Amino acid sequence: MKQDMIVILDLGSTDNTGVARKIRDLGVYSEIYPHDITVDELAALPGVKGLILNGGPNHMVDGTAIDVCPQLYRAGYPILAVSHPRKDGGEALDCWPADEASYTQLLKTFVFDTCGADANWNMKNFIEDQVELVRRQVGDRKVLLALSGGVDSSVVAALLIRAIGNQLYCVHVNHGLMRKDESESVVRVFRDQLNANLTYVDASERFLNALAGVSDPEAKRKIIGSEFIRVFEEEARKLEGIDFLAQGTIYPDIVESGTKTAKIVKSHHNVGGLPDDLQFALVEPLKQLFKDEVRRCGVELGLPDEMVYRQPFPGPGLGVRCLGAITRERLEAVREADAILREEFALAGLDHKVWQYFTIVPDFKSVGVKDNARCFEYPVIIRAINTVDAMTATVEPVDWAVLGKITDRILKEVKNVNRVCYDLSPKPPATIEWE
Ligand SMILES: Nc1ncnc2c1ncn2[C@@H]1O[C@H](COP(=O)(O)OP(=O)(O)OP(=O)(O)O)[C@@H](O)[C@H]1O
Repeated sequence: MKQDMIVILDLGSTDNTGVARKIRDLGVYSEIYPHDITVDELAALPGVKGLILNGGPNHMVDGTAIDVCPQLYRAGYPILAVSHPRKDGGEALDCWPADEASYTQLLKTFVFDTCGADANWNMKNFIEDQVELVRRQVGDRKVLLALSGGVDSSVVAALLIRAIGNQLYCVHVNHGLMRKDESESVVRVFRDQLNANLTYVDASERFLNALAGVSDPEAKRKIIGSEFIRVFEEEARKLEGIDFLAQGTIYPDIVESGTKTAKIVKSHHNVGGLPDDLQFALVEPLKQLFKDEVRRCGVELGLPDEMVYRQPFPGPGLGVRCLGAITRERLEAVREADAILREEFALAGLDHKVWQYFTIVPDFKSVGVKDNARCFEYPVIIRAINTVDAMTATVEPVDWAVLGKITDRILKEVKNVNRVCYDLSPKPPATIEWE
């Protein structure tokens, strides 16, 4: 369908994505582009109704103040300039209004009255469009997807199942470091409910053997990463005639590694490093969406809430929460304790309030007493934090009674554990994960 768009040009603002999200919340699509986009490039973008020149502290590049190309001022688009003096002498605002209501009103007036944009950006239309685009791109060929059960790959899977059904081949690798019931739920949702072509690979033994005796955190991560690629590659080779690889790339992945004044926040790390003869064309149907939009898309596609709203989970899984050299005994303890923590947080209504919460089992024991006898067992550490951007984090002040109940259950139900601790350290100086 025809979709109107407001283009934000990055002239050094630190919050281009904030403006884009706000415009999308008004129901109008918005994207961010580098300041030096040419008139021809702009004309090639579909449905552009207006431009925002979004200035700010990063407006100096190599000692020179940046500006848009002069022809852009005469290209006929309505322009809103903020914190950026217009070189055509037009009016510019010094800054965005500080209060929320005036900020929203300013955007509304520009987007709807000045630009005449229609509010046609919503998940129903997005899904319809993507289904059509994917069908056009893929035709009757086959697409491969590494399906972790995380939000992004799950939503990609659901969207592609709707678009191309059994031409999608999903591979889920259980590396033995999943949370309790996680791999089972991937099978339940995708194979049983959505009838997906799903290859489930139980590679637990293989991963645990490769990790045996390895205590250095970086070495552990490397082994998990490279073993994953090896397993995925083996499965990909068994499937004949695949032409495309689907990926859960989302908009922040593109913006963060893209514009000219923004610092690169992280390099994108979706499945990479596949051998040359296994290079596929990419299908990336979510690359326009912010994370909250990905979740809304998942809900619209009928995925269960636990999958769509699940908290962030590190790629190497429980492997980095079972500290030092992983043993089956401690891995089991961290998995069971984590399941109890999640259950109790949900009961206490903390699951939608706290950004991330999990357990850690270190590789040392302490003395305790059980059944009137001395025992020498592991502690479980609970961590519950809040953050906006994962760069800094604060600790959730969990109610004492809730912590008491969780402690009680862990001590009763989890084997080889005789102590429970709560981690009170913010980031910095601590990091969110322990290794
Ligand atoms: N156990 C797994 N089985 C299959 N694919 C996996 C697995 N773990 C990771 N992947 C693939 O690698 C991608 C990147 O994994 P990463 O752990 O960085 O998650 P992510 O970027 O948060 O994405 P997601 O939300 O889909 O997990 C995933 O999107 C998925 O395609």
